[in-house]
Amino acid sequence: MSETRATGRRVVVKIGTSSLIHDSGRVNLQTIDRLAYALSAMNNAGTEVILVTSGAIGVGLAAQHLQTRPAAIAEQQALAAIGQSSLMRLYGERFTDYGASIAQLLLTHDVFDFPESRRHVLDTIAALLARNVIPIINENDSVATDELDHKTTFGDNDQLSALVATSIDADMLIVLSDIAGLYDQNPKQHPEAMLIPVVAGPAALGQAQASGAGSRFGTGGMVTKLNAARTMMAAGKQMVLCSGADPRIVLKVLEGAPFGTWFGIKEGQS
Ligand SMILES: Nc1ncnc2c1ncn2[C@@H]1O[C@H](COP(=O)(O)OP(=O)(O)O)[C@@H](O)[C@H]1O
Ligand SMILES: N[C@@H](CCC(=O)OP(=O)(O)O)C(=O)O
Repeated sequence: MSETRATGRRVVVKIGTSSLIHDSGRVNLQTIDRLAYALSAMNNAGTEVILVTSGAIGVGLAAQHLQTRPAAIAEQQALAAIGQSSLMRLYGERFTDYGASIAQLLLTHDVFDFPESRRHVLDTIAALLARNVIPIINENDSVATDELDHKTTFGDNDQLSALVATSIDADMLIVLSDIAGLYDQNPKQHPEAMLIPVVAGPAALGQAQASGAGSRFGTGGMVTKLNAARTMMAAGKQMVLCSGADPRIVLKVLEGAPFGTWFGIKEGQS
């Protein structure tokens, strides 16, 4: 794996809720539009692209005019069911504007635990890519509760995107977040925090995590992104974490522009 941010031929892009929903709770239509444009452009240019999207609960909250996420799991699952279909309708409209075809896959993590179901999902993704259709994946929130009840951070779209990326042998995972990359401490709490442009190898990742202690790092947010980075590096793959404020950034990342934080194994590194 080269230190340079190599252009991938098969790329997974993950976008988080915080990029898709305004602070006011309303849907960020510009972000969805630009995401659809960027992924359609990538697809037209011959890159196979898979989108892992969060936002079902966020869009569900907006649709129901709710300001806060209800505590009850069943309520959250209901909102996810409401929001997921609205989210796909928004994606459907925008991707159609750019001439791209999309398909929805809602996955639970156990799909990857059982060889047969794993094979079926991977075959489905391969068949979609062969048809030049962009798979759009989210966790099946109305079935899976491990993310929703926060008992474990395994059931998270960051980790799901890394599982998908490694399973389909993607060249790169691009994680779009509400933050410009990994910092030495949480910039929302420490304005003086410094961006870490390169995390070369699992050892460097360990140091980065340690420096994040005491921030939201330990309870979600960045910790799931670092878990995703660890999964990618263990598979010899690269991940870029960058701002999702303007998802057209993915086009620049694929050109090798040094945005955000690059996670990977440098040449000569074991
Ligand atoms: N060391 C860190 N560097 C960057 N962000 C951090 C760090 N520690 C905690 N965070 C928090 O993680 C957040 C990103 O996670 P999250 O809100 O879950 O995003 P998303 O919805 O994009 O998945 C940032 O907005 C920031 O508040
Ligand atoms: N599956 C959930 C989001 C889960 C999740 O990982 O959210 P995020 O940390 O915003 O990427 C949803 O669509 O609302």
